[in-house]
Amino acid sequence: MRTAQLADASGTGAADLGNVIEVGGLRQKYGDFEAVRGISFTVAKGEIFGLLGTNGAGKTTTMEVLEGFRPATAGTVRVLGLDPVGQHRLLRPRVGIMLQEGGFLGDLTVAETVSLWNGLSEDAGRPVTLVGSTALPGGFNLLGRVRGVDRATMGALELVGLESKARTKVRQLSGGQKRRLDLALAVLSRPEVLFLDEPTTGMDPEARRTTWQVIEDLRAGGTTVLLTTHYLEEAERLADRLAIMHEGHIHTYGTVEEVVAGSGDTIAFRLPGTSWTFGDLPAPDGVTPVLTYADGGTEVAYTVTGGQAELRAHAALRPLLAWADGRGEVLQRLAVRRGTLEDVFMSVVGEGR
Ligand SMILES: Nc1ncnc2c1ncn2[C@@H]1O[C@H](COP(=O)(O)OP(=O)(O)OP(=O)(O)O)[C@@H](O)[C@H]1O
Repeated sequence: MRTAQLADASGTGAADLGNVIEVGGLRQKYGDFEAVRGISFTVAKGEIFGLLGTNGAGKTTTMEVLEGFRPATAGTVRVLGLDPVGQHRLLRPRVGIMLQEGGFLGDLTVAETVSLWNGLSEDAGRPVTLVGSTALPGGFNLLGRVRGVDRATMGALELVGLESKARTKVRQLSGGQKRRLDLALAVLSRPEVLFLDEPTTGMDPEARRTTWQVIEDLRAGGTTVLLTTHYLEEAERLADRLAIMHEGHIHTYGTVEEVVAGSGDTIAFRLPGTSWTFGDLPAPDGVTPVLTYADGGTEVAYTVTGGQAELRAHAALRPLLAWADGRGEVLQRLAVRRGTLEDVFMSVVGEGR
């Protein structure tokens, strides 16, 4: 198990030296609308923390506060112990950012874009103007800084599998290839902290897997990553811990194991005939099944929660098998399915309705 701290849900945002990101009681308003409604979490060094949630849950807003693009309406926020807004110039060179939508200069080639960015990174700390994911110091002469395809540029392109596109104009890239270029720019300066807002949106399955490997390699090198994603498989693969947000709140957080353990296991089987009712069936620990009648049979499903996650399906099966033996019945197609992140996600969304 990693040295990750459990998220601080107390709202105190107590400082801890092991934490690279600290968010305590963060609230963010746009006019009268409160997009983030008092969230707290910490991310330890070398940890990948996933922010999941419904559309409009407040993930990007949270990211933007941490990136220093907007001051928090209320609460405390620290990245590497620094205030992202007040100490932006100190923080910027140590942070890599991949925004949800990149804003490239379409007439530059891929290699020129990376070289330009590399040159700009050396100027980090100067006031910057945001152009999508590309931050340009005010009044900067673009072409003066664009060099040929140097080794650092090729290294970054190889990392994301774009080396064959080095001389392609950015506007000719596909959506997924642009995301890869975004990632190359974000990791170019070997940041200590990486903010990735939906990094694999638009990527094909192979590019997604390559990107996951890049992110895992960065973690292995000690980089701390805050990631938002709509892909639950991505969160399961990458996130050491995650939080599920809905309507500005964090509803659940922890390791994938911890989060999923709360959703229970499903024990399902089929009985012949369609005359079965609840009263005919046992209720282990008071749990009643859901019955579905189909094709001349009854599909029975119990969702068991509580107790130790490793043991509860076994405990619930005993009375069910004893009942079947006693009745001379067979539990056809008996299956036990562990809860999934999707189950938890759907229950969070359901609770919020
Ligand atoms: N600049 C803004 N002005 C006003 N409201 C905004 C602004 N940016 C975001 N919002 C609102 O704040 C809420 C949270 O938006 P945010 O982009 O943080 O959500 P998200 O969780 O990243 O969503 P998604 O998964 O769809 O990207 C939404 O209701 C959105 O409409």
